[in-house]
Amino acid sequence: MEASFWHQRWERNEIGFHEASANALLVKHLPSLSLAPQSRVFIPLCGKTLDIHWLLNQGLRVAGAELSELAVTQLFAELKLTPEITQRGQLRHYHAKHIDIFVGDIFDLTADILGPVDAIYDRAALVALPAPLREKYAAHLTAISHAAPQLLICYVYEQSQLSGPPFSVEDAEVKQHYQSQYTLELLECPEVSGGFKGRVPAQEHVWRLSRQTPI
Ligand SMILES: C[S@@+](CC[C@H](N)C(=O)[O-])C[C@H]1O[C@@H](n2cnc3c(N)ncnc32)[C@H](O)[C@@H]1O
Repeated sequence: MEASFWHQRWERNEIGFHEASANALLVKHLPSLSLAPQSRVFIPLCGKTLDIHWLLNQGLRVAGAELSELAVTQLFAELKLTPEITQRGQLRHYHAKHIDIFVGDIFDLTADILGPVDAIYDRAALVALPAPLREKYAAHLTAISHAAPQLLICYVYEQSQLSGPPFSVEDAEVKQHYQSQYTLELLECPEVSGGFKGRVPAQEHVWRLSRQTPI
């Protein structure tokens, strides 16, 4: 997907991926990461998700990466926060108490600029990327977060029935991207109610990725 694809989606407000409340699977499964209060959760490709509001309300800190400055402007307005904005390399850093959003291409985000993170929450991020980019994304995410534990939500459906995004990311592919760095557990696979476009059956696959314990 070219950057222009996503910029156009935000400019036209074609943001069907944006949910009207915090994601139910996040709310259900975040406790399984056993995060301490004030832990910092990184949300790659964050849009203006209400999951950010929910995480802040849990007493957690949030870092995010998002291509669209329009999305990030809307996010801060909806949070009723006034950000300090600075340039960090290729990225613009929006900062307010307990929140840092890096605006630009996630591949320009470095571990140094991101800072330490305690966990990653990936919803509609890995699945937003076409296959050739997903391997690069997974390796980059692992590198800049130093393999922070991760809650990952994928869609699985018959890819020949629909063109993404969101793309179908099968279990074997998740293992291929992450099993060298993480212990993977598939927590649950609920059906997407009504399927995609009302006709293509789909499931969400919820993964917990934990740091591998040394043998
Ligand atoms: C499907 S949306 C998901 C947004 C959010 N995770 C949610 O659940 O609402 C994918 C988002 O990734 C952003 N995006 C796409 N490619 C990106 C990139 N290379 N770097 C940073 N953000 C990107 C898009 O602008 C879009 O807001």
